[in-house]
Amino acid sequence: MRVDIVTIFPTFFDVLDISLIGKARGSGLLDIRAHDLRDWTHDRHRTVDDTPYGGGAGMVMKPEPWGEALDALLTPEAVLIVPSPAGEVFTQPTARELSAEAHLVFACGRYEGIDQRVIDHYAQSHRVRLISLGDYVLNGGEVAAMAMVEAVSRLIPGVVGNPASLVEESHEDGLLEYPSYTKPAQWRGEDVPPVLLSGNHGAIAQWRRDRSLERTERVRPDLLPEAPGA
Ligand SMILES: N#Cc1c(-c2ccc3ccn(Cc4cccnc4)c3c2)n[nH]c1N
Repeated sequence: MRVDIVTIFPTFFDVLDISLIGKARGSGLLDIRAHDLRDWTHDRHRTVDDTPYGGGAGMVMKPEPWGEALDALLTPEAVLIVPSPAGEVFTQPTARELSAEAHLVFACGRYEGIDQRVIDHYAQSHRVRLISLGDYVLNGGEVAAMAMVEAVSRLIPGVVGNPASLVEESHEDGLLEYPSYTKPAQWRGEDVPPVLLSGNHGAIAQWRRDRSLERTERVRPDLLPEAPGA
């Protein structure tokens, strides 16, 4: 998968050089590139923003640099992802959907956002998705893009060592994951649940399913299969 990220803070994504994603980039599984939007400006101050038409607080990102950047980076098959508080909320099903794509381009806005004409222009020729990380306000699209890149990348075969570990995670089967334990068997007077030491794989599977349902009912009843909209 190729991922291009356009931002005025390209060094924000240096963290993608480490850990599993860094290894996947090194092996060629992932081709992730961060680009400085200001490279597509032509004035002395490398201007990317201006005052909003209609007045109001803050600044809006100018369409010209975005047009030149996206013309240079978008391929016909690319999905243009615009992190936005006005977007669909990012979920694990969305991550799985995007992990099947060949090319993702993230347009990370700042200030009050990107001139709407940029989104409207590229929607005529590409799949464009406005996606929100959640119902809270961030200062720009970079944190959201980072979360989405990680959630999508880890679903690509070969990025995470043991693919079986992806199956039992929270949200993968629609429920929250069961609690996990490791050695020592007793820690500060607390024992590991005996069933996990029993070697009875059927009982262990049932215990884990029960804990997963119990945790989901308590913390996220909206995720339960019978919940409306689940
Ligand atoms: N994804 C996502 C987001 C964002 C987000 C994404 C991109 C931009 C570009 C600018 N801002 C600041 C801003 C703040 C308020 C109104 N309008 C703009 C962004 C916030 N906020 N919250 C999310 N879940």
